[in-house]
Amino acid sequence: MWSPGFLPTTTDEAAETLLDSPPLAVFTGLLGEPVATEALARLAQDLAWQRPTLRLFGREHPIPRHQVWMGSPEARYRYSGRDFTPEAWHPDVATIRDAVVERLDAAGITAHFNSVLLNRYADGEERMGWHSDDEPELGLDPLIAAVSLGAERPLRFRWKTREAEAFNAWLPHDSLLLMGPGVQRRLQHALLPRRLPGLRISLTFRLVKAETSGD
Ligand SMILES: O=C(O)CCC(=O)C(=O)O
Ligand SMILES: [Fe+2]
Repeated sequence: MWSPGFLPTTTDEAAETLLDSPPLAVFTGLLGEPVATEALARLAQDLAWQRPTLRLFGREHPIPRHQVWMGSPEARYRYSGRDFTPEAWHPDVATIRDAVVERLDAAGITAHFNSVLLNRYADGEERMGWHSDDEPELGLDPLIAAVSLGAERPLRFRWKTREAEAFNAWLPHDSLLLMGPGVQRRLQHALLPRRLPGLRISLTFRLVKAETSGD
């Protein structure tokens, strides 16, 4: 399905490769307009956005953004020691998921997703700290596709071994960031606070393996 050193095919003119190995690439113009802007407005309005708290040194802290888990019923997920059942697919999210699968397919990449974490950042102060998407439910070396709508912000990457410099992946409105096999094992990413205005919603599509999702 994926060969080492794979690049999205050069026939996709709106793809930019950030890393060959592990594969990291940005595709632009995923949905087109007005679909992308309408989806941003509807998702911001319609979804049951939550601000769960994380326990840190014995104190509860609300996360610095809002989020929603969505997906198929079998895609149960553990996150920060808690068990989540995903919300049912919103029609816009299903449309975006299908557009991602189609775009990747056109680049020669077969992908399947049964869940998505949506994050809503009201402005540049809202953020996500350093992490890898390496939960056991995702299996070894998952393929994760992150769609960005709204304000453009950089997703910062750093190597776990510090073998090379940290770098930014700038994610414009209506773009798709492909994090291929090895990205979660070898790098971390963070959406750092920036003095940038504007609402941004990201959708990170994942495949949760049912057989390992229980306790
Ligand atoms: O908002 C982003 O682009 C990052 C989201 C992310 O890292 C995640 O959902 O795991
Ligand atoms: Fe992530």
